[in-house]
Amino acid sequence: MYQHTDHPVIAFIGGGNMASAMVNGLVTHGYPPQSIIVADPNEEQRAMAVKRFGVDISPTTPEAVEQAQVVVLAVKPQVVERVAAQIAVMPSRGAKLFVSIAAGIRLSQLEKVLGFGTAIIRAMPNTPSLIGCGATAIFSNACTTEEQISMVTRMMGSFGICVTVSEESQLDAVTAISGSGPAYFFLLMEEMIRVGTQLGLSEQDALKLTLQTARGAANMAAQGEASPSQLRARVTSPNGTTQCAINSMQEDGLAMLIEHAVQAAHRRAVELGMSSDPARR
Ligand SMILES: NC(=O)C1=CN([C@@H]2O[C@H](COP(=O)(O)OP(=O)(O)OC[C@H]3O[C@@H](n4cnc5c(N)ncnc54)[C@H](OP(=O)(O)O)[C@@H]3O)[C@@H](O)[C@H]2O)C=CC1
Ligand SMILES: O=C(O)[C@@H]1CCC=N1
Repeated sequence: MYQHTDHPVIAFIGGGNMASAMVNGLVTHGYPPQSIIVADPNEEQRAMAVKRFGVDISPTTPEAVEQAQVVVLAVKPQVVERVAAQIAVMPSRGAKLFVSIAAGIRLSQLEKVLGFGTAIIRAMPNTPSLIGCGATAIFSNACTTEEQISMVTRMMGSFGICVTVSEESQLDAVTAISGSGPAYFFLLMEEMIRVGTQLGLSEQDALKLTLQTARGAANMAAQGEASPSQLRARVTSPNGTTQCAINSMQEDGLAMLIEHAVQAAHRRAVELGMSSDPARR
């Protein structure tokens, strides 16, 4: 739950997948929808924000920013500097706190556009925020006050966990682990369902059994009574079925596969922060 009586007006610039997850997380966990504005050029996205969350909407960025104390930049990394430039010319922008969730885009790049002296927090959330199971990491610039950091920590913490990393570069690792991470687990589920049906299960049963297994494994690991590796050992009977599967995964190079995948995401986060990235030109 969002534990505070103070509800600053938050403008989400960009009302896509991640903003929707955060807005739903906030509203479900006690943030008043009337203190949230979503600005998106896409009429469908705006209509959905009203229908699903009951929040205010705005077709234009300046209109939304004008009314807000906190501005969440929730557009693609490729357009975030353009959006920031639109805000930079607004006389009222100095008093506001900016939160950027754009993967890879550095504080220095945002400061250059919004103005040195602007309070900016970079946050890397993930989509399970939608159901109160989000994992967010933040890092703030020197102009941000302790009060602003604790307010954003409370907001992000209302729909999951929120940690503060000690160096900005760690946000690229966070992006590769928890920002992109839900997709890795979804892919694993997709493959287990596919093979389950190949082995003769109905698609419905394969889906149900896979999802409940994922939930059970995640919940057991989250309890923290034993490490993931200890929990795995408890499933793995000597010379049994699990051992055969684990051996097969190890022989096929699962560890390397994961390492390469996470490193690829990390590399892409670093690239997104480079102005030479072709997608940003
Ligand atoms: N999705 C995820 O799991 C996560 C995403 N992020 C970050 O969140 C940001 C948004 O990602 P995501 O939600 O997936 O992307 P989406 O494409 O779903 O959402 C972005 C939204 O912004 C809109 N938009 C484009 N230009 C503007 C503009 N000038 N002003 C206002 N809105 C605009 C887009 O409209 P249109 O489609 O019409 O262009 C779209 O609706 C990215 O920077 C990403 O790195 C961070 C963590 C996790
Ligand atoms: O795929 C992406 O670039 C974004 C950032 C983390 C999750 N989604």
